[in-house]
Amino acid sequence: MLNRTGRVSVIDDISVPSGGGILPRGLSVRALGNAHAGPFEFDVPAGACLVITGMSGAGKSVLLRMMADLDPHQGDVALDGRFCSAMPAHRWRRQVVYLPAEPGWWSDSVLDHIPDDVLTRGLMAKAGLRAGVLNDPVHRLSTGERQRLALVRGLRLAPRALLMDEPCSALDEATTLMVEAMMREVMTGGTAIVLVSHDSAQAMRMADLRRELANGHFVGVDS
Ligand SMILES: Nc1ncnc2c1ncn2[C@@H]1O[C@H](COP(=O)(O)OP(=O)(O)OP(=O)(O)O)[C@@H](O)[C@H]1O
Repeated sequence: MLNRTGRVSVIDDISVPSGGGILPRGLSVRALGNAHAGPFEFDVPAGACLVITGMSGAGKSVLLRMMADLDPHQGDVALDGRFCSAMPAHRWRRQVVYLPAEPGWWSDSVLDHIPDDVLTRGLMAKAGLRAGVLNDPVHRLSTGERQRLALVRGLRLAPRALLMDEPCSALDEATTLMVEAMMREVMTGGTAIVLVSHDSAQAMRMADLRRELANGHFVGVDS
């Protein structure tokens, strides 16, 4: 099936979880919530992008962190019909990659986080990153360079789902379009994306599905 952007949606390829019911390929969020947000119930088919908007403090990051199994929560999330609760956390986070608004670095050397190889160089070129950033200390990089390096680090894992929190907030328009092209490329390969964005033009360009969050809950109807 082709969606309105001409990409293939794999929504007719379904999985049956052990608990019963039929889940689509991609992400399936079921009764997910905690004290700050939810409960949420929605699907993001493989190869589709759900854009989440909402005011500061609405609960967007909390939702992504619960989906990544980083914040305590009730309910569950499935990827291709397999629930997070039924697999080790490290396996979930390798397939469902969370890119926070402020990426974390555990040392000041970029090469401690990302190897210098063909895959990295190829992704860096697509992201418009100069080769020299690999040898720079993390603290000297610009915010936008750190954001794109975090994307490169995440995409090296070939994730089945990407949870992206304002990935282009520090980028100029031309570089934003490069990052969006990278997102479309992985979507073509079947990766589901949940994108939190304050940029309405980006939301228009990227969204197959859109939801707005306010006070920890979705408002309005799916579009
Ligand atoms: N562990 C926590 N303990 C207490 N309050 C929390 C916790 N986690 C989130 N909150 C609160 O939940 C609310 C939603 O936070 P969240 O970071 O999800 O907002 P957001 O929609 O991503 O905002 P922004 O657009 O500014 O990033 C905030 O008021 C935040 O302080």
